[in-house]
Amino acid sequence: MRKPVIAGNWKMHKTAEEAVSFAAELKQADLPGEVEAVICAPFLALPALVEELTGTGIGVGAQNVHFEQQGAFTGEVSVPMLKAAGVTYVIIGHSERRAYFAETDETVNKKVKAALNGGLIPIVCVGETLEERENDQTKEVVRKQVKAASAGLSSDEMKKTIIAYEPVWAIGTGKASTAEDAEEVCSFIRKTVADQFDQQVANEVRIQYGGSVKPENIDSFIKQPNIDGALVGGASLNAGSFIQLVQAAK
Ligand SMILES: O=C[C@H](O)COP(=O)(O)O
Repeated sequence: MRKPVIAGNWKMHKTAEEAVSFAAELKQADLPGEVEAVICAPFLALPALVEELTGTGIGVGAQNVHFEQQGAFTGEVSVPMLKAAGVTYVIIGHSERRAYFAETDETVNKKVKAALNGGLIPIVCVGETLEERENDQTKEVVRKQVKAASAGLSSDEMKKTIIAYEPVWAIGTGKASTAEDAEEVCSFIRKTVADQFDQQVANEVRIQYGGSVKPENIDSFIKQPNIDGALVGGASLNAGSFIQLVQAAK
């Protein structure tokens, strides 16, 4: 049985002080233990969030990481630094990083390996653009991204990895995928993992849907057999809405 994961991706939103207020609201909420709840915050808010959320069962994640441990990489943050700050998860290969910061399948793979080696849980984002969807290339694009991201991982490492299927056209647009279309792609991702590893690994790996998920539509995604939660941007910025999403995922 796969445990659903609801991860909030705050993107470039919230100061440390704002994160602390958000955490205070989360701590008051009755969150179901059957759901893994994670907040992926900007680097500067991570220490405060870790301090607030340690012991609550709510995880804290970063939104990016460098694949080297240390060195002359101005502006970057490494896996050991995140671990030392008490961070547990890291989003890797979000489409915004692929589009605006030259993230490639190769750097995504290096980052996934570095994260797993250093004890972080990677949330690896894959998904097609609108043009690729219209050209009927969704499965080809997603298969290539999944295979590249997971190249060289052991079965145990793959089982720990979370895949987030995020069609680029659904991100921040208010136009979510239909649950049926998202299920079809998530099921295809699971098959891709089975082909690359084996069926047991594929059965255990968790696959989220992301793209305009809100309290109003989360149910339709959660009830799909191959969707194990959601990666949520806009609707994770409000504590009340994030709490509703976590409660709906049980
Ligand atoms: O990482 C989250 C996704 O980019 C989805 O963002 P959104 O929920 O604002 O569409």
